[in-house]
Amino acid sequence: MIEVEGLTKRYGRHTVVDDVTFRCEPGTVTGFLGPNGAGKSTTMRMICGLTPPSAGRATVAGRPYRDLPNPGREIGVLLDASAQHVGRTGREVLAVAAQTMGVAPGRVPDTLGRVGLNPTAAGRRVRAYSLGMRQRLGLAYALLGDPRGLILDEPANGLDPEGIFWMRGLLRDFADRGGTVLLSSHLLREVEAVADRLVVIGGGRVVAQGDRDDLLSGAGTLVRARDPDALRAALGAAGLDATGGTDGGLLVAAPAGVVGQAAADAGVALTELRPAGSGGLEQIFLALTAGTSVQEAVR
Ligand SMILES: Nc1ncnc2c1ncn2[C@@H]1O[C@H](COP(=O)(O)OP(=O)(O)OP(=O)(O)O)[C@@H](O)[C@H]1O
Repeated sequence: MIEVEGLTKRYGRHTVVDDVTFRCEPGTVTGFLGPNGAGKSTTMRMICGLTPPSAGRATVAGRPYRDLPNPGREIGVLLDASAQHVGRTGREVLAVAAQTMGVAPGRVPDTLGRVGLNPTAAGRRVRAYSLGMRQRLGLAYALLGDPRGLILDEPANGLDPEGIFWMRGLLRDFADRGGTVLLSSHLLREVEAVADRLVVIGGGRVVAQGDRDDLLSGAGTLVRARDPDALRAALGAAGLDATGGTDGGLLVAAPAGVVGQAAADAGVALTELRPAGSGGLEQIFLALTAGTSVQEAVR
């Protein structure tokens, strides 16, 4: 439902999103995970047509976002909860959005209730909202058009633990009814609890992606060669998906024997070959976040 292919963004000589490819399927929650500055927001903005890509493409329901006739009915987007009109009440924000999207005004109170904003809160101006309340309002905005997909950038920011638990339930339920969810976070534990699939990004590049359980159980092999390009080519030729860590090692979703054979067949000398073991993803994520708030990242 959401397809991203070779998406790249350069600002001057700085490549902030580098050849990012992934898909989000109906009925699943995809966690888009990476430390601060990894390129998550830029990728999401490109998917939503807010930032033009330098290369690659992104589609929602088979079309570029900007070509969707009424995007709010197809995909709900929450990119920046602080960008709401602060002079309006929550109810007014949604009423205006309902009009724009051609949604029956009767959906406004229902949607506000769905995100836990009671009539008193809905009657207050957004200026007086906490960040958590703004996130709830942003989520209401995203849900208002009864879309089949959601794109949410760090939606848990500002929510208290109870709010985070509530939001997980809402997103899980949305996906279980056939919806497609892409949500970003810089906290592994936060997305791990709700996502079926993970796409991990660091320094603008996808460093791991796949089913959450596979990634977290480390069902895969860590492999390293003196010539990483030759190793990549060898694995590619054998039809094996490899994602790169920051230190030149590769994580491959196949048993060590298969990986070693692929390298041997191509005459590539390995310097390391071992099962990723438990915590394979955690190790990758720790390597990515090294130097930043490591404790927080895997909390
Ligand atoms: N308009 C811009 N001009 C130049 N550089 C930019 C611009 N927008 C983003 N960047 C840079 O792109 C990189 C990726 O930023 P991005 O906001 O996409 O990361 P992120 O993963 O969403 O991080 P965070 O969790 O902190 O929001 C950062 O180094 C940022 O400084």
